[in-house]
Amino acid sequence: MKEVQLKLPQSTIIYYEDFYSREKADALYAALKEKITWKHEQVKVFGKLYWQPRLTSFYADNSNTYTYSSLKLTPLPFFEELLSVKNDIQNKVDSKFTSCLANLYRDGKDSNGWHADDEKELGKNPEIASLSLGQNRYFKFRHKNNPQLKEKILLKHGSLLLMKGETQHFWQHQVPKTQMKIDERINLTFRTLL
Ligand SMILES: O=C(O)CCC(=O)C(=O)O
Ligand SMILES: [Fe+2]
Repeated sequence: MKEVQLKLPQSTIIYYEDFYSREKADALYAALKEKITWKHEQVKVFGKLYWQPRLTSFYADNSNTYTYSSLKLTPLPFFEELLSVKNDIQNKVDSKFTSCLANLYRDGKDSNGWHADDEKELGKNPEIASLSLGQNRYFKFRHKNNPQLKEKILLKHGSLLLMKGETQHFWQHQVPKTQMKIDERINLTFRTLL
Protein backbone atom coordinates (compact mmCIF):
# COMPACT_ATOMS: atom_id res chain seq x y z
CA MET A 1 0.00 0.00 0.00
CA LYS A 2 1.34 3.44 -0.95
CA GLU A 3 1.98 5.28 2.28
CA VAL A 4 3.28 8.86 2.42
CA GLN A 5 4.20 10.86 5.51
CA LEU A 6 3.85 14.61 4.92
CA LYS A 7 7.03 16.51 5.67
CA LEU A 8 5.44 19.28 7.74
CA PRO A 9 7.10 20.37 10.99
CA GLN A 10 5.30 19.77 14.30
CA SER A 11 2.97 17.23 12.73
CA THR A 12 2.47 13.54 12.12
CA ILE A 13 0.31 13.15 9.03
CA ILE A 14 0.24 9.95 6.99
CA TYR A 15 -1.64 9.39 3.73
CA TYR A 16 -2.56 5.87 2.56
CA GLU A 17 -3.68 6.32 -1.01
CA ASP A 18 -5.12 2.85 -1.69
CA PHE A 19 -6.50 2.00 1.71
CA TYR A 20 -9.51 0.42 -0.05
CA SER A 21 -9.64 -0.91 -3.62
CA ARG A 22 -11.90 0.89 -6.08
CA GLU A 23 -14.45 -1.96 -5.94
CA LYS A 24 -14.57 -1.97 -2.14
CA ALA A 25 -14.72 1.84 -2.00
CA ASP A 26 -17.57 1.93 -4.57
CA ALA A 27 -19.62 -0.56 -2.54
CA LEU A 28 -18.97 1.28 0.72
CA TYR A 29 -19.90 4.60 -0.80
CA ALA A 30 -23.29 3.25 -1.93
CA ALA A 31 -24.03 1.63 1.43
CA LEU A 32 -22.99 4.67 3.51
CA LYS A 33 -24.84 7.17 1.33
CA GLU A 34 -28.00 5.17 1.94
CA LYS A 35 -27.57 4.10 5.58
CA ILE A 36 -26.08 7.16 7.28
CA THR A 37 -28.72 9.48 8.76
CA TRP A 38 -27.58 12.66 7.00
CA LYS A 39 -28.55 15.91 8.73
CA HIS A 40 -28.20 19.56 7.89
CA GLU A 41 -27.11 21.32 11.12
CA GLN A 42 -26.53 24.88 12.24
CA VAL A 43 -23.39 26.05 14.01
CA LYS A 44 -22.65 29.25 15.89
CA VAL A 45 -19.60 31.29 14.86
CA PHE A 46 -18.91 34.52 16.80
CA GLY A 47 -22.50 34.45 18.10
CA LYS A 48 -24.19 34.08 14.72
CA LEU A 49 -25.94 30.93 13.46
CA TYR A 50 -24.94 29.49 10.08
CA TRP A 51 -26.06 26.42 8.16
CA GLN A 52 -23.09 24.09 7.77
CA PRO A 53 -22.06 23.88 4.11
CA ARG A 54 -22.37 20.06 4.12
CA LEU A 55 -24.44 17.30 5.74
CA THR A 56 -23.16 15.45 8.80
CA SER A 57 -23.91 12.60 11.18
CA PHE A 58 -22.28 11.31 14.35
CA TYR A 59 -21.84 7.68 15.49
CA ALA A 60 -20.14 6.12 18.51
CA ASP A 61 -19.84 2.97 20.58
CA ASN A 62 -20.43 5.01 23.76
CA SER A 63 -22.88 7.80 24.58
CA ASN A 64 -20.31 10.60 24.93
CA THR A 65 -21.44 13.80 23.23
CA TYR A 66 -19.26 15.96 21.00
CA THR A 67 -19.63 19.74 20.95
CA TYR A 68 -18.04 22.10 18.43
CA SER A 69 -19.14 25.60 17.36
CA SER A 70 -21.99 25.35 19.91
CA LEU A 71 -23.38 22.30 18.12
CA LYS A 72 -23.85 19.40 20.54
CA LEU A 73 -23.89 16.01 18.84
CA THR A 74 -25.40 12.95 20.51
CA PRO A 75 -24.20 9.77 18.84
CA LEU A 76 -26.19 7.15 16.97
CA PRO A 77 -25.03 3.54 17.38
CA PHE A 78 -22.64 2.11 14.77
CA PHE A 79 -24.13 -0.14 12.08
CA GLU A 80 -22.46 -3.02 10.26
CA GLU A 81 -20.57 -1.21 7.47
CA LEU A 82 -19.34 1.63 9.71
CA LEU A 83 -18.14 -0.87 12.26
CA SER A 84 -16.24 -2.88 9.68
CA VAL A 85 -14.55 0.30 8.39
CA LYS A 86 -13.64 1.21 11.98
CA ASN A 87 -12.09 -2.25 12.46
CA ASP A 88 -10.16 -2.10 9.17
CA ILE A 89 -8.71 1.30 10.12
CA GLN A 90 -7.89 0.24 13.68
CA ASN A 91 -5.99 -2.77 12.36
CA LYS A 92 -4.05 -0.65 9.88
CA VAL A 93 -3.03 2.17 12.22
CA ASP A 94 -2.87 0.12 15.43
CA SER A 95 -5.15 2.43 17.48
CA LYS A 96 -8.70 2.31 18.73
CA PHE A 97 -11.45 4.85 18.09
CA THR A 98 -14.81 5.36 19.83
CA SER A 99 -16.57 7.69 17.45
CA CYS A 100 -17.12 8.68 13.86
CA LEU A 101 -18.13 12.05 12.46
CA ALA A 102 -19.42 11.62 8.90
CA ASN A 103 -19.50 14.41 6.31
CA LEU A 104 -21.35 14.54 2.98
CA TYR A 105 -20.13 17.20 0.53
CA ARG A 106 -22.99 17.43 -1.96
CA ASP A 107 -21.13 19.47 -4.60
CA GLY A 108 -18.32 22.01 -5.01
CA LYS A 109 -20.18 24.60 -2.93
CA ASP A 110 -20.00 22.32 0.10
CA SER A 111 -16.85 22.69 2.17
CA ASN A 112 -15.27 22.55 5.60
CA GLY A 113 -13.63 25.80 6.78
CA TRP A 114 -10.26 26.26 8.48
CA HIS A 115 -10.19 24.51 11.86
CA ALA A 116 -8.20 22.23 14.11
CA ASP A 117 -9.85 19.23 15.73
CA ASP A 118 -8.76 20.30 19.19
CA GLU A 119 -11.95 20.20 21.30
CA LYS A 120 -11.26 19.14 24.86
CA GLU A 121 -13.30 15.92 24.52
CA LEU A 122 -10.67 14.71 22.03
CA GLY A 123 -7.90 14.69 24.66
CA LYS A 124 -4.40 16.16 24.50
CA ASN A 125 -3.08 14.81 21.20
CA PRO A 126 -6.11 13.79 19.17
CA GLU A 127 -5.63 10.97 16.69
CA ILE A 128 -7.96 11.31 13.72
CA ALA A 129 -8.32 8.81 10.89
CA SER A 130 -10.18 10.17 7.90
CA LEU A 131 -11.56 7.98 5.10
CA SER A 132 -12.49 9.55 1.75
CA LEU A 133 -15.06 8.11 -0.67
CA GLY A 134 -16.48 9.47 -3.90
CA GLN A 135 -15.35 12.71 -5.53
CA ASN A 136 -11.66 13.58 -5.03
CA ARG A 137 -11.33 16.82 -3.05
CA TYR A 138 -8.35 18.94 -2.05
CA PHE A 139 -7.41 19.06 1.62
CA LYS A 140 -5.29 21.99 2.78
CA PHE A 141 -3.07 22.50 5.80
CA ARG A 142 -1.75 25.77 7.22
CA HIS A 143 0.48 26.31 10.24
CA LYS A 144 -1.23 28.29 13.03
CA ASN A 145 1.75 30.53 13.80
CA ASN A 146 3.34 30.70 10.39
CA PRO A 147 0.79 30.88 7.55
CA GLN A 148 3.52 30.62 4.91
CA LEU A 149 3.88 27.01 5.98
CA LYS A 150 1.16 25.25 4.02
CA GLU A 151 0.41 22.10 2.05
CA LYS A 152 -2.33 20.77 -0.20
CA ILE A 153 -3.11 17.15 -0.95
CA LEU A 154 -5.77 15.49 -3.07
CA LEU A 155 -7.83 13.03 -1.04
CA LYS A 156 -8.77 10.20 -3.37
CA HIS A 157 -11.65 7.68 -3.40
CA GLY A 158 -10.73 4.90 -0.96
CA SER A 159 -7.86 6.80 0.70
CA LEU A 160 -7.12 7.19 4.40
CA LEU A 161 -5.50 10.23 6.03
CA LEU A 162 -4.15 9.87 9.56
CA MET A 163 -3.36 12.91 11.75
CA LYS A 164 -1.83 12.37 15.17
CA GLY A 165 0.75 13.58 17.71
CA GLU A 166 0.91 17.37 17.98
CA THR A 167 -0.70 18.02 14.59
CA GLN A 168 -3.90 19.64 15.93
CA HIS A 169 -1.89 22.00 18.19
CA PHE A 170 0.09 23.51 15.34
CA TRP A 171 -1.96 23.03 12.16
CA GLN A 172 -5.38 23.88 10.80
CA HIS A 173 -7.00 22.08 7.88
CA GLN A 174 -9.86 22.70 5.47
CA VAL A 175 -11.71 21.27 2.48
CA PRO A 176 -12.14 24.34 0.24
CA LYS A 177 -15.02 25.02 -2.12
CA THR A 178 -14.42 24.59 -5.82
CA GLN A 179 -16.06 26.18 -8.91
CA MET A 180 -15.86 22.89 -10.78
CA LYS A 181 -18.94 20.78 -11.51
CA ILE A 182 -18.25 17.84 -9.27
CA ASP A 183 -19.91 14.85 -7.65
CA GLU A 184 -20.61 14.10 -4.03
CA ARG A 185 -18.00 13.02 -1.53
CA ILE A 186 -18.39 11.12 1.74
CA ASN A 187 -15.79 11.52 4.47
CA LEU A 188 -15.64 9.55 7.72
CA THR A 189 -13.44 10.87 10.53
CA PHE A 190 -12.79 8.37 13.32
CA ARG A 191 -11.86 9.88 16.67
CA THR A 192 -11.81 9.00 20.36
CA LEU A 193 -14.18 11.00 22.55
CA LEU A 194 -13.33 11.09 26.24
O1 LIG B 1 -13.75 16.04 4.82
C1 LIG B 1 -12.60 15.93 5.25
O2 LIG B 1 -11.71 15.37 4.62
C2 LIG B 1 -12.21 16.51 6.58
C3 LIG B 1 -13.30 16.62 7.58
C4 LIG B 1 -12.83 17.29 8.83
O3 LIG B 1 -11.82 17.94 8.87
C5 LIG B 1 -13.62 17.17 10.05
O4 LIG B 1 -14.74 16.63 10.01
O5 LIG B 1 -13.12 17.60 11.10
FE1 LIG C 1 -11.19 18.32 10.88
